[in-house]
Amino acid sequence: MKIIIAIDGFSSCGKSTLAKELAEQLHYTFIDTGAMYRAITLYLIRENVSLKNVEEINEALKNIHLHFETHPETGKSEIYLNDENVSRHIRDMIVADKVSEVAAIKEVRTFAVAQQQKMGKRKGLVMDGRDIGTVVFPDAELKIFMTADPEIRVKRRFQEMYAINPDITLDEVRHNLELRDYIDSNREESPLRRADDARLLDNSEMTREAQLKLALQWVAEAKVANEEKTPA
Ligand SMILES: Nc1ncnc2c1ncn2[C@@H]1O[C@H](COP(=O)(O)OP(=O)(O)O)[C@@H](O)[C@H]1O
Ligand SMILES: Nc1ccn([C@@H]2O[C@H](COP(=O)(O)OP(=O)(O)O)[C@@H](O)[C@H]2O)c(=O)n1
Repeated sequence: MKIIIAIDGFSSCGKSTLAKELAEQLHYTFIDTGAMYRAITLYLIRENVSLKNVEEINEALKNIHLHFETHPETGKSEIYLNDENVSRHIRDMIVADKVSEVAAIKEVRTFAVAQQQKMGKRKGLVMDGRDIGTVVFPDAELKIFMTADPEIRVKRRFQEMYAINPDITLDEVRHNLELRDYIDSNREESPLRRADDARLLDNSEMTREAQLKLALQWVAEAKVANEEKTPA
């Protein structure tokens, strides 16, 4: 029996890493909803759309088509914005600097959430983001809320970005993470918060292997609980 796994949490704590590994192990589909908000942000930046003008935003959204493809060689899930692979561009600091402002806009969330919910029509899905367990799939069979010590998260993200851009500084990364966590947690529309029934995973001192093992145990428990609720 297949389930929906919702993973939410703060920036750079390892949500996508865990979601990807779970999807691989379980042969589920993995959807990184942060990549969707980043791709929308990239489009709005490129088209010089004013974030204060709702009409302009609505017009822009009509021209945004997003889809994911799995790279045949690396097996990585890549995001396409109007048929352009933007998986690398969306990780640039210029996008990271604006994405939380964009993701706080109601029209943008309605647009993204509708697509995410469509993807969940068939179960067997691991989705990570900020509002998956609270808004997108409030009935998900397993919800995980991830967190880690802020300074550990800064170092993890810094290492990742430094490998691509050696000009980046620890302070820049720290500032971006702090600001995004603040905006994401305090916005009016679907703020980041732990769903009441989400399991808490603090991976500050946990290896990737350990977090995967624990999450797989939770998956097994969630399947049993769900089978008990809906007997054949
Ligand atoms: N348990 C862990 N221990 C150390 N590093 C981790 C762990 N989990 C993930 N990472 C690393 O932390 C960084 C951020 O992970 P990512 O999955 O992109 O986070 P998020 O999706 O929450 O932003 C990546 O470089 C990833 O390899
Ligand atoms: N479900 C989601 C996913 C992301 N987001 C927004 O998109 C931004 C980028 O998400 P991300 O998952 O790529 O961010 P990181 O945790 O990887 O840094 C977040 O800071 C949020 O502002 C959101 O609002 N809702």
